[in-house]
Amino acid sequence: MPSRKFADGEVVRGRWPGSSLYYEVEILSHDSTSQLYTVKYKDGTELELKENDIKPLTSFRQRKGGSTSSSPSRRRGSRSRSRSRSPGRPPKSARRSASASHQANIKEARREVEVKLTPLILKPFGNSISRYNGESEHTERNDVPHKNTQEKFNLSQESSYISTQYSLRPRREEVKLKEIDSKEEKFIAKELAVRTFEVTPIRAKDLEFGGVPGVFLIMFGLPVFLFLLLLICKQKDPSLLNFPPPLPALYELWETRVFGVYLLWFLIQVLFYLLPIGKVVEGTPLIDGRRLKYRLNGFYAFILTSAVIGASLFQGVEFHYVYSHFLQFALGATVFCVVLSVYLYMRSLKAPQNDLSPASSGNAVYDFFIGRELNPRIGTFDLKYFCELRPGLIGWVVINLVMLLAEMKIQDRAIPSLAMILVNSFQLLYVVDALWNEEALLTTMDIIHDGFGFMLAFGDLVWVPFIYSFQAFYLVSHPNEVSWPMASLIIVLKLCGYVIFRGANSQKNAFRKNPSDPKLAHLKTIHTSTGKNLLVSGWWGFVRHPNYLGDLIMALAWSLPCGFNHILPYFYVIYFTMLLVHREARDEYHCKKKYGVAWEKYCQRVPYRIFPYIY
Ligand SMILES: NC(=O)c1ccc[n+]([C@@H]2O[C@H](COP(=O)([O-])OP(=O)(O)OC[C@H]3O[C@@H](n4cnc5c(N)ncnc54)[C@H](OP(=O)(O)O)[C@@H]3O)[C@@H](O)[C@H]2O)c1
Ligand SMILES: CC(C)=CCC[C@@H](C)[C@H]1CC[C@H]2C3=C(CC[C@]12C)[C@@]1(C)CC[C@H](O)C(C)(C)[C@@H]1CC3
Repeated sequence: MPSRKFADGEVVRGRWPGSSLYYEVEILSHDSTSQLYTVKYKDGTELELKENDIKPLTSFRQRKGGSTSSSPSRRRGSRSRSRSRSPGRPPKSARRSASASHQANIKEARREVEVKLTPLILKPFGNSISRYNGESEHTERNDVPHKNTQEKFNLSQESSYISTQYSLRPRREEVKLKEIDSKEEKFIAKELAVRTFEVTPIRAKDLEFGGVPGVFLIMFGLPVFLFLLLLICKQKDPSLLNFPPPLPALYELWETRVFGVYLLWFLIQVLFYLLPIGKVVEGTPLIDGRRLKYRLNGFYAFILTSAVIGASLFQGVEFHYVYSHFLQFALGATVFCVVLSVYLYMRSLKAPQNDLSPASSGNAVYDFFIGRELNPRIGTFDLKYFCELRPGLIGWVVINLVMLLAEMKIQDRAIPSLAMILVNSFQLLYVVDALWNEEALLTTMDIIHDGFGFMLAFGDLVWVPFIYSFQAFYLVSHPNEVSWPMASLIIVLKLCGYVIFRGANSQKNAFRKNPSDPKLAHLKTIHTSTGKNLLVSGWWGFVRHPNYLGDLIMALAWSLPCGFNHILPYFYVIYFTMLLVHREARDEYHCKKKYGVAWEKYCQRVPYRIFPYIY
């Protein structure tokens, strides 16, 4: 009996009949009489292939520089069925301007095998370069705003996957198709050179956060919600069942002096950010292969800020002013964030296509929210990177300190309550950890994928400092005595959460930095065709987002010191669960696109997303 080279279930590359392109397929079976393999393409198409038309995954050359063989945006719409085609060809709609006769020629030549198919494509994913691993056409999205530029350099790189294997189609016809392919590519290359700077909108169904109505609601709802929460919390009985207090008039909330103090705070942080201390590292590669440089001095900024705060306290600066004008500060920060968001949107209109975020859509409202420009910079000053960790995150710790002092003053205490000490120290640890591990921020979704717009500006500058300090704010007017045994339990919970959070993040960061790190040699991985593998044991074999689990456990430990009289201090846990469940879904979607079957395998091996045996 003749031997077979490939086993059932093996994932290989199968040549698409009539083309020189290879796609990822799974071997379903082998017929020993006809010597044909039945293979399944990623869109579900099953075909029979000869052994010569199948190659192991490893036999494909890895391309340097992470550029792509083709962009998914070039594939046809889900209803348009095509024979395999050259990756250089844009979708029909993009070629409407082409001469009718040229189109007719192409259609004419493509009259036979008509199936839906997704070629193996390398696709840049935000800042990071990852190989597009095949997904069915109906999930295709045009979310790479640089599509046209991308397509342009794809044209020259197709050869990486081209083999000289014979075709299943008659030779003469194959030659004809190739001629047409080459003619068409030349034509497209010309067309693309003209279209390079066009904006390519994402299809409406691909917009996240509920699309335009969703982001509209978030942008107006969140600030109102923030003020309501702060007002409710200031009430004697902060029950949610009580009628919410009316929002004060705007003129009562606006204080120019407060805004001045806020600006001063912001400028001090800018100054610390600009100090030439701390090492400079490179971010993940951008769509055009460039890597931006970032100076890691967040921890120094924190030390310097602590020194300034300590000196101010020593000088008798009245920090109670921040507590007594808390709503005014929140409004000042909100106004600043709106102005910043408008500035960010305006400047993004002049930004080159290559600098736009993969999340931007072409819709003004949506882009204002999600951010149009990926890494807006003024010289070397990176606005998003700065805002993500400095004024808001360090501001959160300062606000907590303000609350601790306010508690002592209002409740006439010689020392802060145990509850306040727990909340302050837990959150201090969280912020210091973030600043100490600053480099890890460079691989987060926020830096790689999302632009800098209202969402992150508001999240970083308003939501984090004024909502994340909510437990401390609550304790100022609603004291809760925590017993030592209870405190010990809460500390254990916080430490458990921290160990999971830090362990998971460090494991992944170390693995991404150096996959062959001897310290990680005991971990199992799943191979993906992007060149990056997935951890499938250790923390990442426990659940698919162990870092989120740890973060949520810590969030619970931050709320428990506030007792059980009201649900309000648990708002953070509830909000954070929703944020991370949504974030997990977004990440899952991106990973599926990046890793294809490998991700599906990972999901099979690690079935729970965040909470083991629950979700
Ligand atoms: N306090 C807050 O408000 C807040 C909000 C959000 C997030 N966070 C925290 O911020 C941290 C970062 O979160 P994040 O949302 O940016 O995402 P993350 O979980 O750190 O990163 C997700 C990425 O990790 C990689 N990955 C996923 N599974 C993997 C595996 N098995 N092996 C190796 N790599 C894998 C994938 O990217 P690649 O494969 O491309 O590397 C994936 O896109 C988390 O600890 C989170 O809890 C805090
Ligand atoms: C409410 C709205 C519109 C958005 C909220 C999002 C925003 C608050 C978060 C999005 C990404 C988050 C984040 C951190 C804080 C909260 C966000 C900005 C983070 C800085 C917290 C500390 C961590 O160690 C981290 C990994 C550096 C976090 C990065 C992501």
